[in-house]
Amino acid sequence: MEKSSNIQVISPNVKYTEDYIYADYEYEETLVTKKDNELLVKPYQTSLCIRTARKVGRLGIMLVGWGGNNGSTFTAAVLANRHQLSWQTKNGKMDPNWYGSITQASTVRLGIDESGKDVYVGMSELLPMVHPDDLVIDGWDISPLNLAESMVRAKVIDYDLQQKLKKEMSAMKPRPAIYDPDFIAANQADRATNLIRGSRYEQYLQVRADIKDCRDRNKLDSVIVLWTANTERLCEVRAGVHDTSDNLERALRNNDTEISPSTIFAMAAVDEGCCYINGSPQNTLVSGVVERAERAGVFVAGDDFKSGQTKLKSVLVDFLVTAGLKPVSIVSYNHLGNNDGKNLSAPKQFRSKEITKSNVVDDMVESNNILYKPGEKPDHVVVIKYVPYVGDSKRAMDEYTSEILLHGTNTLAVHNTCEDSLLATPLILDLALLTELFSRVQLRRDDTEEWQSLHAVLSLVSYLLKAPLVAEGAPVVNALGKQRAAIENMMRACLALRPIHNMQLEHKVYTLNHSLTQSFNHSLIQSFTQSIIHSLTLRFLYHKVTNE
Ligand SMILES: NC(=O)c1ccc[n+]([C@@H]2O[C@H](COP(=O)([O-])OP(=O)(O)OC[C@H]3O[C@@H](n4cnc5c(N)ncnc54)[C@H](O)[C@@H]3O)[C@@H](O)[C@H]2O)c1
Ligand SMILES: O=P([O-])([O-])O[C@@H]1[C@@H](O)[C@H](O)[C@@H](O)[C@H](O)[C@@H]1O
Repeated sequence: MEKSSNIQVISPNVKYTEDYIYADYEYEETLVTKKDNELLVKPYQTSLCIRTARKVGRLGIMLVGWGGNNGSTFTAAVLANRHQLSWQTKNGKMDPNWYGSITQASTVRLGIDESGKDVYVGMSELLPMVHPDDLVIDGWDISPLNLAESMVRAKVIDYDLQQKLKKEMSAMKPRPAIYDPDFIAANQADRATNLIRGSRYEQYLQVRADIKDCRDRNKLDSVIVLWTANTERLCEVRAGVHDTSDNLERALRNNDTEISPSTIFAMAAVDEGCCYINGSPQNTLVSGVVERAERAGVFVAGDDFKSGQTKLKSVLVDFLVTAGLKPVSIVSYNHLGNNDGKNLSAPKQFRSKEITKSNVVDDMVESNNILYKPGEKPDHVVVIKYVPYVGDSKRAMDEYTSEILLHGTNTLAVHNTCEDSLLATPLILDLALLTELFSRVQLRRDDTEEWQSLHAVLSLVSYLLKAPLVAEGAPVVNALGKQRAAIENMMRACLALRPIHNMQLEHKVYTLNHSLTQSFNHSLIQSFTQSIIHSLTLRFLYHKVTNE
């Protein structure tokens, strides 16, 4: 049962057929060129036709690291919502929700009503999307624990809800996975007993067989493979190994030790026609994988879920810089006690995370050459400490110091207790649902061209990721507001609706306001007249009946 959209766009630029929504869309941009000390600004438009397939297929999500905190919490959340399970806590009875998911719990502005008031609808109502209740979940883990045991180990889900989920989740068992102790912390070795043996190529073949098995057994139309396993060390990208699809395959067949487990999973997913999403910070998606995805016509996306401390950073720094205040020192410290934190306590794995947590301010800093000279950046330090006692309840402490007027300073100190897996789980859902949606979108400039999909690197889902992978040569955007606007406006474009501009001239220009009021008054009088007629009719009928 997909989330039905009861929105009908009445426009000459939109056509609904049984299979597609067709939208004629004018994509507008402005070309700026420098001439001497002048900037020449030239607006231009590209006419596009966008079509969105209306049939939402049966989607499977295969999680690498299914038995982890995120994987078990995601599974619990899907089941709790599907079965509408309620549970008792010390604060009383709780009902399931999808808070933290932009597709399920956020709204988008559709337009204005007759009175000029904004009208908002759920993001998932804009276009046909997979319903979370219909998701088929499967996956792999190096740990043999079933999903109920994994949920207990994670210590994230409330006890009473665990009891209600235990039976169904105990029947879910992660498939054996690919383990290479050279890529994750040594402290993970004790859980690595559920393994695919053999060479890297044999492991790749087994993962492909697993995907095929999952797709056939569940009669799926599509499968998305999503990595939520432990953070790996960065792989040393080598020419002749990671740089092209063919070199990567050759290296895989030669059992090259610099091919990481995550890259093997990515290759297997892409070769099975599946999109692959990297929820961790390591450089899985080397150019050889991207080329392979381009050839296969599937999406890859990554890196590293943007769930808490970094998500806030991509808002705060955007606010400061766009307010003309100059962040000069950013210190992000956090400690956590879950297995992710345990793995990150190893230097090489921490380095992967340090990079993705540090680069998130670059685009905002580079956007303002009044505040920053070329190459100038704020001091930026990231610290992560492992403190077992706090478990999944990560404690983030941030200090943002900015230079303000006449070289004064402003310091923001933030304490942010992020229930890590409860913040990451909705992102897993949104990554899957938005990737599936955008796989049904095609564009062309006119009917002389073939329909084409979006670029294989799905940077539209950057909002959900700390270090967004982008098409070669494309700019990286980390500012959260811009990332969200990209998703909203792309979905609007699929309905031939212009981007949101927030100008509200209806309330700022008399003539516009007046005409709006006029049309509102007209409809008010119309509905008032109708109600008078309606009540007179009822009165007549009542009178007639009582006198017979
Ligand atoms: N808020 C968040 O939780 C958050 C935010 C951003 C990124 N992440 C990243 O998401 C990942 C998962 O986080 P978590 O809290 O669920 O960690 P976790 O340690 O609880 O779960 C990871 C799971 O992956 C398994 N695993 C490790 N290597 C594997 C392999 N090669 N194949 C299959 N399974 C493997 C482990 O056994 C474990 O069950 C981490 O890389 C983390 O950095 C988490
Ligand atoms: O998204 P965010 O809260 O900035 O980043 C988090 C880190 O602060 C945390 O230490 C790590 O364990 C999580 O995997 C996640 O990456």
